[in-house]
Amino acid sequence: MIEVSLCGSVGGFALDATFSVPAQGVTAIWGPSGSGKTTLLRAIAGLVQLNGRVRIGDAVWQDDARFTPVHQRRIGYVFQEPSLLSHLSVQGNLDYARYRSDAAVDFDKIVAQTGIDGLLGRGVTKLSGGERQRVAIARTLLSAPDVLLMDEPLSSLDGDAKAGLIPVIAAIGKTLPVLYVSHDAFEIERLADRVLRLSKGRLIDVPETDFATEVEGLSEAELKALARAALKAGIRV
Ligand SMILES: Nc1ncnc2c1ncn2[C@@H]1O[C@H](COP(=O)(O)OP(=O)(O)OP(=O)(O)O)[C@@H](O)[C@H]1O
Repeated sequence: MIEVSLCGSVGGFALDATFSVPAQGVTAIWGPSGSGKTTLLRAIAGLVQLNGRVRIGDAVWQDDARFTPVHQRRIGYVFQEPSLLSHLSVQGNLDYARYRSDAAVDFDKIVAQTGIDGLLGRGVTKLSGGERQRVAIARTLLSAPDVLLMDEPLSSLDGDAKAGLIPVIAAIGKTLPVLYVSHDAFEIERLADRVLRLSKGRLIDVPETDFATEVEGLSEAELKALARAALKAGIRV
């Protein structure tokens, strides 16, 4: 299981989030802008220190007695904008990540899984946004993380690139737990095995029948997509 119970304030923003989900599949963290999605991921990573407990499978990263620093947490972190080393090729970027890690990983399998076999010799400045994000995902998988934290990884990509990456992320979720931050209802419907809904720094649980009245500013299609994602997971968002 992944167990998170975090409470505290970051720059005046109060976060209070407790959840427990299986350590497998894609867990979406959904909420409007400013609801605290990134802050929650950063706190799970240990990039900001809040009070509470974080357990990923057998590894307790944080509780009342300990706080494991970020560099000792086996985390993969994928951001909206991948930051690759621009003077290196794709292979060079992956080698750099590989040699810095002590993890025993199957390089060829990760390259195939992320669909970058044909890109290894290319300079990263010559890649499309979707290709760059694939390389960023491959790079983070090379560190053999216990959990993959993804913060709006598709939001700067066009439709085709998004559509190409969704099955890649879904497949990763079959072997590695993924915490997936997004405000895009359609992405979540395609990807999520379960959905956590964040509002003003708190996880909220409202009946699915209240969904349409609870969330303002979303189109009917977005609301329906989220409701379907919630129903698919058998939980309420
Ligand atoms: N270091 C900080 N200092 C001051 N305020 C912060 C800091 N980090 C986050 N905040 C504030 O906390 C709130 C939550 O921010 P956060 O980025 O977690 O939200 P979000 O749901 O990820 O938003 P978005 O979807 O727009 O990325 C915002 O009001 C933000 O301004």
